[in-house]
Amino acid sequence: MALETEGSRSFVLSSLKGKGKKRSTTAPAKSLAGKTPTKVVAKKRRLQAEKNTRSAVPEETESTSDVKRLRQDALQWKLLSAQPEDFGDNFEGEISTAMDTDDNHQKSSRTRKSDSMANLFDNEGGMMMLEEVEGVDVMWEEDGKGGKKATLIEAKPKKTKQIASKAEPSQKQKVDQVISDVKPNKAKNNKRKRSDIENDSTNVESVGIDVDVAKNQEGDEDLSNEVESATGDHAAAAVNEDAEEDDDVAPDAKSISTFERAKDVTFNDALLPEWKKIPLHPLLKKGLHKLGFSKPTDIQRQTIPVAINGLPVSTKEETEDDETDAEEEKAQRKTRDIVGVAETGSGKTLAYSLPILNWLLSTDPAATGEQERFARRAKARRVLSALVLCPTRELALQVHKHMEQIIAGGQEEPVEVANTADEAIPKAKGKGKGSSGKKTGQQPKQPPLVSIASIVGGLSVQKQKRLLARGCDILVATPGRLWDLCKEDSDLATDIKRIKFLVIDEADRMIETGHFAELEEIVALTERKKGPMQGTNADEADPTFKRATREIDLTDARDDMQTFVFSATLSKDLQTNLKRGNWRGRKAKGGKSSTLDDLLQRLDFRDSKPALIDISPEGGLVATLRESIIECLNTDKANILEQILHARTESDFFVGSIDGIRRITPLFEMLKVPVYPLHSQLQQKQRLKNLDRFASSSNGVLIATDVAARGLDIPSVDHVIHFQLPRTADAYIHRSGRTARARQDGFSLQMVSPEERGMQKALMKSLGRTNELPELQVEPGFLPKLRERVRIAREIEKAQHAVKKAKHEKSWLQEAAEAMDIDLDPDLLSAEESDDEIARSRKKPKQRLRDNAPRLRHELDALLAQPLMARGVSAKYPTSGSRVVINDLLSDKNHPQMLGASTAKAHEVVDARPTSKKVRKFISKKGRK
Ligand SMILES: Nc1ncnc2c1ncn2[C@@H]1O[C@H](COP(=O)(O)OP(=O)(O)OP(=O)(O)O)[C@@H](O)[C@H]1O
Repeated sequence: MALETEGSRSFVLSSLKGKGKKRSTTAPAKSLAGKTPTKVVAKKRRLQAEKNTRSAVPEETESTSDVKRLRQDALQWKLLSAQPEDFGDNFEGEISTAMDTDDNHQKSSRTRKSDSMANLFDNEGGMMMLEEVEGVDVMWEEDGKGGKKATLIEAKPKKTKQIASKAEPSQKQKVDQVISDVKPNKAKNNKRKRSDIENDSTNVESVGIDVDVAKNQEGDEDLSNEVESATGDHAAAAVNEDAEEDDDVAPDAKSISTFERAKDVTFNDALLPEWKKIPLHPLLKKGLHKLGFSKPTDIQRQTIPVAINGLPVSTKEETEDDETDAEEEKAQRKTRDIVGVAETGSGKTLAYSLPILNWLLSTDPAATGEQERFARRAKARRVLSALVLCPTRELALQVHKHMEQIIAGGQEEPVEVANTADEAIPKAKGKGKGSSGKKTGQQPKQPPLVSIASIVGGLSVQKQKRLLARGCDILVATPGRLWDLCKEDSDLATDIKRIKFLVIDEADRMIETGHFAELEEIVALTERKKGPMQGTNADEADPTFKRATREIDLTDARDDMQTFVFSATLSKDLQTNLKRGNWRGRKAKGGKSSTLDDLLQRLDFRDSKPALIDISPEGGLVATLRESIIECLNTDKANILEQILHARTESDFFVGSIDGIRRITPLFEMLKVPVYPLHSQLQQKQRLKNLDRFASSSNGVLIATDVAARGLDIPSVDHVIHFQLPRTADAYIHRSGRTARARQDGFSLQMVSPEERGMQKALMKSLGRTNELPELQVEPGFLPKLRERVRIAREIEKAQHAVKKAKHEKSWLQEAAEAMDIDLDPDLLSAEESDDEIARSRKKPKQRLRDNAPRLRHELDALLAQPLMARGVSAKYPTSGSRVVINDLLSDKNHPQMLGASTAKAHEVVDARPTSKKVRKFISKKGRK
């Protein structure tokens, strides 16, 4: 049975069925059973009484509102008057409700409270919302189809509530207060979602009624307060959940801290002499050794000691007096905040991760005031120590994986990195299920030494909530999803307030549109108490805000928190300010401050002068990167690209727009180039899958927007091709940084059409370039053949598109006809397939195109099967023709698919013809002088 409603939130019963699960029915069943209402709604009286309320809802007409109300009443009547036997033993059922955005209406409805289950009508004769009924709470969760499911649960006895309301506010409530009070104007949504009761309800018996809500609305203050007082603590739920999952965990393992478990690990420094002076836990050194990282990169060498000890590594040779020096140094030691700037692919991830991991492994919680952490951990609930914020989901997952790899490498036994990775994280090669923490069999599993979780958009919220409820040491997240969860989960907010490490990776990207608001909110949680907030937000002008922030007790934020801000591109102005130590409250020239300045002002650095470690190269690009340019018509870009792609090994190639990717991907698929698209409109799982496939293919091509420009580390990428030019120098640096990583060679190619020439010049200027880039030589002899292949591929693509469209239209027509219960003229559906002469003559050009598709495909296959031959080259007589290829063939240098082209690397081609015509002219003039 399904009753539909529209307008304000109302409950509609869709089905009531026993599901056979064992659920307790005792208390709620009794209460529901014993309180069957005895009178029918006094509709007239109620409607009269509600007229005033409805007048506050301008868009809604009187009649639609009435219908909704009646339906809602019907549902509640049905539900609340039902006897347990109506539901079967298990008392389970499903209710679906339609929601609208009419908050006012909802609230007005909720203000009509009733004191008992028996009284299902308010004093005005109106029916109450289900949530208003005493003794029953509702918990909500997403059903994965855009709807919401909820379960009715018995609320705690009233006595508990009264005690709770009189007692001191809990830490959790305080943090809720923090979130809502820091930004009163944004506080509306800061109430906990009902779904969280799932984790809270360890001492609450569920009556197991599932409620399906299309489009849930938040913001029910009364309800969330009730929920808060009626339910238990997240930690308790987490313990239970962990207990379930960790059935086979070694009994002692849970009560032993990471410190205890890792303290006996030893490492022979002689194996990694270059790391000797860097004070890292032996387990991490083992991990580095295992990964083959024989020496620290520059940013690691300079950052890690400062982050750990507050002091850079001494460069002088060790002497006898060193012991005294070491004592002095020890006295000066102080952990530092760090702003790190270093080129792309230079190992920044480990530069901030190793100090965090080191702290987790080396800090004895019992000896250093970390007892609470230790105590809570002993109950299997990890307490968050570090938060790493990244701009993209892929990057967050990659950082997570990178940290796990180091820890895994440092453990002697096959490593358990249990219960932290979402299933969508691409698994490290060679690791089986065991590495992702799933049960592998007989051995009792150890809890992970360091527990890392990632919270990113596009993946299951429920799973992420479970991970959070279980607790973790390090959380790697994108700000949007994290803030969404923070708003619902005050424990998470509390955890974030107490973190020891805050990392903002790709800081300049993080403050761009779409991230800053959430980032700011999250960062605000880590601020220490300092009286009225000193931010630059317009809220400051609001006296209520001022009062609220003054009252907030922020003492929980740690005094020794360390903040790490990293990127390959941070504005020089900002760096200068940081060097001077006067970035706070300081506006840039002209009184304007950049968003990055704003962010740094909002970060509550514990250091009066954070350590600025800037080792970025002049111009921002890596020394091992070779750059080149191809000037060509827009229409020739695809042809030339095909030539390049056939000659290359593995490439990233960047297209500015999603539309562009959508056009190009099928074209190259047709040309049998293994392409993998990546853009924000793909489903997250598809994005990760494509990335994984690209990473594991030996000659794949990633076609991406700038969503892949930052941070992604796929070691074997040889080329980056800018099919459309990036708009900013920073974007160019980051895009190009997907190659030439970790001191490897790499090649970046700009494809520039005449229309883009001006933009290209501006780009080079902002990179501080004075010389033109060398041109990549393209063999023009291949172009006619390539053009033909691309032309046919385009035709097929058009034809396929037409077929898809027609199919879609046809099924739409059929569906519409079915919905309206009408018969379609069969001719209408079959005309296109008909062989009939007249029908054929009616066929449009598109149809002809479709008919041609098989022939075109055949033609293209034939062309692709033949090697490309440059004009003037003869395959039959390789010693003849204007291009003699016999030498190349003999020396095995000829490209297997392109006769007349050698297999030289892109940069070798550039080196062979190092400069553009202009530059060559200039050089030859200079030479003549
Ligand atoms: N000490 C080291 N020795 C060798 N390789 C290393 C070392 N440290 C890190 N790497 C490797 O270098 C690569 C690049 O590291 P990472 O992704 O941290 O660079 P990044 O500086 O963060 O780059 P981006 O600015 O593009 O985000 C990774 O594959 C990483 O495993």
